[in-house]
Amino acid sequence: MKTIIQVDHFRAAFGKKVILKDVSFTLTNDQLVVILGENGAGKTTLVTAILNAALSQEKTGAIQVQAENVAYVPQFRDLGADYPLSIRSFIALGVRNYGLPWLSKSEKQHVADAIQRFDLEAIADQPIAMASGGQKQRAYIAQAVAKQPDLLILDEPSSALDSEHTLALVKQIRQVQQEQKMLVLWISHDTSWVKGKADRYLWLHNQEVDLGLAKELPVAADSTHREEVNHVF
Ligand SMILES: Nc1ncnc2c1ncn2[C@@H]1O[C@H](COP(=O)(O)OP(=O)(O)OP(=O)(O)O)[C@@H](O)[C@H]1O
Repeated sequence: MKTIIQVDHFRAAFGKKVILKDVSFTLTNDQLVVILGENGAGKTTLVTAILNAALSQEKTGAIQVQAENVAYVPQFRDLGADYPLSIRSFIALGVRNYGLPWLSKSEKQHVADAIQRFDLEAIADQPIAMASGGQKQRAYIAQAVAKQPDLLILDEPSSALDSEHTLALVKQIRQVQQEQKMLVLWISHDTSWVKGKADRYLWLHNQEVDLGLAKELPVAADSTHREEVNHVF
């Protein structure tokens, strides 16, 4: 077990508006962690600070990230209809060793594994621009996973998926997380699967962060009990 993220008295504010006031927690490489919180709670702010810490390699900040390879899948984005790459080439972009115009044998294998893992084989050579919203989302995730990250951050990856496909995605991510011993941070508003399938929750509320076992998710953090979310889904 290896520590990937160590947060020690982190504070985030925009001007006078405090978003997170004194946050500390540690996360290791054997966890699927769901980040929960209402709109504006600070989920994106926290994830952005983690990404910046991972990139800066600064040793004295409130957030320390021990990950050589970080992959981030932002919220659903659409590619223009004229985006030229096939799904396979798009996924290969994630693993390309810059400097070499071709992929090594093992990189090709990582691309092929990701295509298979996320059920994209049948459409792998079609333009990604032609894929459905759910297929595109799986391709974005496959691209990130093919990089073989130590830390994978997913921002609402199931927003274009129905509940059946969400559960399939949870299972696929769970499997890759365990096989490759990575830390997965998954921002989600849908908590229906959290108790059964995640390891931990990070619940942002009242400018604080609660870290706990997913199976002990507090009722107040559980969107299936919140009217506003039931309304949306
Ligand atoms: N650049 C900025 N300048 C000022 N305020 C900001 C900025 N970015 C975010 N905020 C504010 O900080 C708060 C937290 O935003 P953040 O995007 O982190 O929340 P979130 O939990 O990710 O929300 P959502 O679920 O809606 O994506 C919000 O009130 C937002 O308006």
